[in-house]
Amino acid sequence: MASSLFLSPHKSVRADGIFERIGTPALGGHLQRALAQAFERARAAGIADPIAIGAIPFDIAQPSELVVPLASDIFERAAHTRPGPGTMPPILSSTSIPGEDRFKQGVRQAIANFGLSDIRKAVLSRVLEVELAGDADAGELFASLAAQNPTGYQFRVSLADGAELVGVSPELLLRKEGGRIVSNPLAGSARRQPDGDSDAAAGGALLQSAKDLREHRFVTDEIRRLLAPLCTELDVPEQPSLLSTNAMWHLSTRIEGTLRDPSLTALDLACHLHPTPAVCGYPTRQARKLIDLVEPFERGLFAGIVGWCDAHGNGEWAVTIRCGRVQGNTIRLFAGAGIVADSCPDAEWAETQGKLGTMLRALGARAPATGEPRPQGTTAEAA
Ligand SMILES: C=C(O[C@H]1C=CC=C(C(=O)O)[C@@H]1O)C(=O)O
Repeated sequence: MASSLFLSPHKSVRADGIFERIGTPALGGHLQRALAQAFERARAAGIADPIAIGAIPFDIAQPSELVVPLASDIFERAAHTRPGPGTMPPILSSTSIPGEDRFKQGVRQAIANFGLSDIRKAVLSRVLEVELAGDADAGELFASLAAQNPTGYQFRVSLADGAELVGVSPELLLRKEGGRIVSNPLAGSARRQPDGDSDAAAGGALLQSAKDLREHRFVTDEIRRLLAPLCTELDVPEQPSLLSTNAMWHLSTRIEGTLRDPSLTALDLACHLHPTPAVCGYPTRQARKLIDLVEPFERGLFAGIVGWCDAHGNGEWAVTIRCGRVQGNTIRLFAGAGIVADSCPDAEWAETQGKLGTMLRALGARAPATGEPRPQGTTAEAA
């Protein structure tokens, strides 16, 4: 029986079986209509309180990957019984698309574009295609990730083509419960360090970094601009705070508000915000064009949104980062970095290396300081 999981510090959801798959793209509000009709059919079929769970791609013109499950359970994450993490098959090879030189060239290209256009920030990403010696077990990978990253938003979503999306996102795009909303954007990053003092210093330096504060500000300003007209009150702290994952420090701002119209759904609001400058750039439309020009691959579900919602409009959607698409013996990992005028190509490459560390560690590899993981196999670089 196909199952999906979304674990959160707020409410966690387990879904079993598929009543209906919904592939309607989110563009233009069609998804919300398709979902409302699917909830009706589910109720008519005897599912008392239907939910939808799954992922929506970065490009909302592409098909969504949501399901209305046959059964679902909402529970406290602390009550989740985790199977102990097992061992993953060894890594045979990993290939970065684009490779290091081409990625850095893309960063330079983006910076050159800033001088010729209105674009002030663009998030450039890359794929790491990992080949394992045997088929990957998404359940085992999820268990390792959850054990190594007890905080954040852990997800495992079964996809229409049989692949699974597995990851642990530190970033909340939007939660809605009743008339209250919370968003917790992240932007601006530094790698965690192995010893306590240098780790604290790395976090402290991030909090003072003018380049990272600027990179962060694009995101909070845009979220404020989009949410303020919809809220009777919206609290956006002036200064970001620090949030840590097992691999990274991030600048983080927790935004809370009360909706003017509580009938707006979590999905309406998440689609209204997506893609934020944390995964796309600023201004959104122009940054999107630059990404299409520079990135040599389709993002697919990466940098989209992942989560769940119920038929009352409540729900929680995280940003789909620190994740991989698992199919057979290959896992496609993704990582991006926000580029602004004073970004340094070497540092942005290193940042994507650090972010990939979360998934690589769960796969049993060690992510070295700046190079690709070289655990048991070979590493290739796509041009
Ligand atoms: C795009 C990613 O991270 C985003 C979230 C946190 C910090 C980010 C940054 O500093 O660039 C990115 O905006 C990713 O992890 O692939």
